[in-house]
Amino acid sequence: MASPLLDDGYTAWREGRMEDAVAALQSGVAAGEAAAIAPLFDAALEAGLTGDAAASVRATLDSALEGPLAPVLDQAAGQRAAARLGAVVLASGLGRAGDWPGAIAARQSDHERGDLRAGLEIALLCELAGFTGAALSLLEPLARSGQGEAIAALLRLGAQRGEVSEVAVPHAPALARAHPLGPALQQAISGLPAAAASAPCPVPDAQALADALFAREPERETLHDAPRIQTAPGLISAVLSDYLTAASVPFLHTATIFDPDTGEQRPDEYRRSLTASLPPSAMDLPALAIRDRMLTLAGAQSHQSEPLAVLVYQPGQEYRPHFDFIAPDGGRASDDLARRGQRAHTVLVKLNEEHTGGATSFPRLDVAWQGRRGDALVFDNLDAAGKGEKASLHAGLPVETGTKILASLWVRER
Ligand SMILES: O=C(O)CCC(=O)C(=O)O
Ligand SMILES: [Fe+2]
Repeated sequence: MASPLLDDGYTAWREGRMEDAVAALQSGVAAGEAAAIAPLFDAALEAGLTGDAAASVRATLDSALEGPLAPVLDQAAGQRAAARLGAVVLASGLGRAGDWPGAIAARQSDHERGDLRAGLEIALLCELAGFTGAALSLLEPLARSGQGEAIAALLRLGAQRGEVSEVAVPHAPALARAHPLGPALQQAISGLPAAAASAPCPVPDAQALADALFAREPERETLHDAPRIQTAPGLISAVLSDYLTAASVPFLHTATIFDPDTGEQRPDEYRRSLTASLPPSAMDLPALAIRDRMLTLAGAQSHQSEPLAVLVYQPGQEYRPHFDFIAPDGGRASDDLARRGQRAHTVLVKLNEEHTGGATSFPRLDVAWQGRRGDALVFDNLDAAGKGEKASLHAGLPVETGTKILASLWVRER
């Protein structure tokens, strides 16, 4: 049964009273309520907390995740949830600078203690950072033990290399039935030869892996100057594109728009797709690394981030021309604007390419972008004076055939 503090927290959150929501959830965690841990983290990030308020929430989360609440959270989630979330909190930058080396080191020791999920996270981070040999030698034992995400990653790597790890091949038919990308991956490797399992390869230490993940300033091509519209080819790898797609599936629902007349969200012809907004508390280090690369492209810090979203469009579905900046409404939207400022930038990453149509188009600028799997687009929604930029009007054009899958991140001024 939900505690009164948890109820108060959710009620305040629903009503847009973010300070009250954070305060109630924080009291809940302090009173030993494990179910308040994840919503506290999500609400603190949604409120864009900085300074003392962020540091105080962070201290509450740290002591809960390191203390007696951790096993309660694990039990409720049926997995080692506290360790995963602890690493995300560490890397998130809430209340303290994001500590990627510390978060990776924590997951490496979780893996050494037998947490296979932690091993998968390290393998995916290695792959994203370009340590493909290390990624393979971590993925193959996980795939042997039947871990679906490891098998999926090996199949994608195989499709790219033209030969597929013999460890993954026998699992492909089962994956095709059990994994959202299984059928596409099975098709992508069909006819390719099997490759012998890879020789063991040392895994970089936490500092080297963290450095490599964020070392490279993304290469950009400018499509338009003011407003700035830039592409960053290959911002994330194909393996991570697949991983984020699969991770979003449990959160997908029909997209809605905000109705200023009723103050409610509702489905509308204007925006037809499935959307998943990933609660930060449901993320893991690979998903957070994707988000942080997207933030880097926008030149932004983690507290400016809205939740990472994934959009899935079927044939005929589209996102008609719109602005991403928010219209003040004298109510909840205005409160939110006062707290976090405008949606200054938008970052999109193509997660697949098996479709026709569906380009992102800027009708007032004669700019359109299709992108390949892993490619990113960043654009500014504000003009030089910080006002909504009318030329940033943009649309996701109707998909003609296939499915379009896109990650989307809205980035605030502060
Ligand atoms: O689907 C697209 O191409 C555009 C998505 C978009 O405009 C958004 O996420 O704000
Ligand atoms: Fe948009």
